[in-house]
Amino acid sequence: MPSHSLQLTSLSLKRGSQTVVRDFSLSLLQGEYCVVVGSSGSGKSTLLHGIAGLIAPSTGSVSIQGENVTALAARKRDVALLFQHDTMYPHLTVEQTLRIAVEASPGQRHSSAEVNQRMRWISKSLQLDPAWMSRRPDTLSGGQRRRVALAKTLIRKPVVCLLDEPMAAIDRSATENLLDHLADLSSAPESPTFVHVTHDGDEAMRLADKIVVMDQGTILQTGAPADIYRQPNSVAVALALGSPPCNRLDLEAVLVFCPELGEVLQTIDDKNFNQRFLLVRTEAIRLSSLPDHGTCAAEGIQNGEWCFPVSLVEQRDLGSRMLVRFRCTWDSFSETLTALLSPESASTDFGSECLCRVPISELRVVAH
Ligand SMILES: Nc1ncnc2c1ncn2[C@@H]1O[C@H](COP(=O)(O)OP(=O)(O)OP(=O)(O)O)[C@@H](O)[C@H]1O
Repeated sequence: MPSHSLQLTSLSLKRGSQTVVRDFSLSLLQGEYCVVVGSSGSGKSTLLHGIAGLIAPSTGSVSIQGENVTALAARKRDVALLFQHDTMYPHLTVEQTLRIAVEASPGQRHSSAEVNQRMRWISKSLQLDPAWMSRRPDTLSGGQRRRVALAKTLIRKPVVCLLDEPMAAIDRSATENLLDHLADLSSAPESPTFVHVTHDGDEAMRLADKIVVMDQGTILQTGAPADIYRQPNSVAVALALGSPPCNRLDLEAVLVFCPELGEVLQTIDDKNFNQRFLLVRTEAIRLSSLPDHGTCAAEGIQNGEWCFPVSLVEQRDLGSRMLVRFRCTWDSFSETLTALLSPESASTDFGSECLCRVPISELRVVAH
């Protein structure tokens, strides 16, 4: 059985007197790319600082390649951390910064030929402009500095690489480039194990082998991206991934208007619909014209789809997709939903009233 590259066991970390990471356990294999997604203040940076050894845990342990390093000083751990805010030496050029990063690797001595080889490798991998090498950090843009800071983290070739919001302050096209570079690096044979923290669910879906959704210092759900996206265990997890966020409806209120739906939601064993939510991903929704014979005939369960009439609120052409907002037309149920449609399906000539259809297989029910 392959050994774990990084293992966190019931890790708890404090900031002052406040415990901000609680009972956090995670096991990652060599080369595995883990993205921790959470909102601001959920404890993501603290978690990385705990793994790096910058904060001692109040309970639990950190093991790297099978060795318990909980008591080991940060500089002796084979871990590199890209901080949320740049930590570049202001008086050094980019080239000096990168060379020092290689030379400072714990327990390793590198010949100048090896250092040069690493410099060429990282410059090519992250497409660093050769003109940056002689410049100091304050002469680079925020995005360029971020890329150099990432290079400084990766050039050490650590066993574990911790990335705190690596795309912060980087423009859209540079972000896309960096996402590609990180995906390439992580699929290379001797890739480090990555723990990348972000509040951006799309970034997580793009890169992760494993996603951890955290909130208030604890893990809400861990798993493969597609599994978490399709089978979220809570509203908070569903909202953390996907953009625009998925629609959330009060199930009990929906069933007042469509009792049939309760019969087909096989995922619920006890049929107690109190305080449950119905989750509908924006891309699972289809819209079509109301049938000629009227609204009543259109409503209910038909051909494996939940159908109900809606009135359009807004249609916005996003280029590759059409964003449509609409409101249910049940009397006292005034929820607004969002759908992301392909331009062809949205171009159907429907008026302000139309039929919303969602495959039953795409509906999810969660308890909180
Ligand atoms: N140095 C510190 N001293 C005291 N409290 C801190 C310190 N750093 C962070 N905290 C608190 O710990 C909690 C977790 O902060 P942390 O920075 O780990 O969250 P985060 O998920 O990384 O947030 P963000 O996405 O905004 O960076 C927050 O309530 C924060 O106020």
